[in-house]
Amino acid sequence: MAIKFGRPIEMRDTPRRPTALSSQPLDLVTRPRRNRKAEWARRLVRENVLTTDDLIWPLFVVDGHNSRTPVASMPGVDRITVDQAVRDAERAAKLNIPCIALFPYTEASLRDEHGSEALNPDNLVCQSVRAIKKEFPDIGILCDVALDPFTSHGHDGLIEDGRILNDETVAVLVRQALVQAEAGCDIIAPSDMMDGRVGAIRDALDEAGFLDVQIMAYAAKYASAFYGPFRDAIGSAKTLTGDKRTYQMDSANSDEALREVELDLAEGADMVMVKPGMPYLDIVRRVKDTFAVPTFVYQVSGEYAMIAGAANNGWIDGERAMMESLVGFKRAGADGILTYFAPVAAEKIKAES
Ligand SMILES: NCC(=O)CCC(=O)O
Ligand SMILES: [Mg+2]
Repeated sequence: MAIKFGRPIEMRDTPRRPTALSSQPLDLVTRPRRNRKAEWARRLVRENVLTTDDLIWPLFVVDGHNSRTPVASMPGVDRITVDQAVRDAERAAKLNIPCIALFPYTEASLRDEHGSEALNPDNLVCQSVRAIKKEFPDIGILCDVALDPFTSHGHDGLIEDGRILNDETVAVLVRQALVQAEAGCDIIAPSDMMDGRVGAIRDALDEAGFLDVQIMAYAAKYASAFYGPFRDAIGSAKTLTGDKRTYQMDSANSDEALREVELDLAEGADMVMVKPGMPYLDIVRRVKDTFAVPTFVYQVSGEYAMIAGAANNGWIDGERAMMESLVGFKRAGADGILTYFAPVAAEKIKAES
């Protein structure tokens, strides 16, 4: 009996069961569909799995008490007061989400040219960190370092004659990072894209004794149209003058992302991030393959809005699109995802496990 690829030829030549649409079977040795024939078989060969451990949930905090105000351009996302942020932290803890991220909506009267409110040890972010840590000390808290929620012009740095100043901005960011670490923040996440800020912040944290405070660098942050709804959420959409292209990256570049990541790691970043997510999956993959360090991706507000908005219109299945987008980040090499879908995705994961 002749053997071809481990199978007796004769067996392949035996007559098949006739069907309505019967035809000669193709002489295929490999049929990839076999491994997809049933849910148990698909589960068995699945390469990437999203778990709640992969999620960081960003929250928008606003002054006031016991209130939640919907963000119009982000269906399902609210601006919440500090007491409600504590409730969401509880929800995160119950869902086994390891970490939340805090973003403030700063009252217009508190915004100024220098973003001074960023340095107020009692600002909304610091208040939230303290309130959450008091009730839920075991949840991780990530705080952005950048001036855009606090400046009257909506930029991440200080401006002089229309130019964003690098080194002067870094000096302020260092103070902002210290104020947040003092409040109890676990991960400092510089999102400003100034040069040299990671090293300066690391030095200052170490000197102040915050040796265990981690740095997650927004290392490859692109100048993107997908940040629009976030700017609504923190109230900087109307105030932003010009664009951020002198500090955020050009979306046409890829090698440059590797140089940015390399610098931030050399300066002491513990984790790096690529942002936005879906249009930059190639960058996530290159960063992960090149550096093999904890690599995060931010599924930003515009990506969220596209999926949530289309789903609300009945144009796509929102739940499936959400899960497909999230596992796509894992497939690209991400170790974790900052996503506004975090609680809903975690609920789904929990229900299915
Ligand atoms: N520094 C944090 C962001 O800029 C978030 C952007 C977004 O979600 O669109
Ligand atoms: Mg950089």
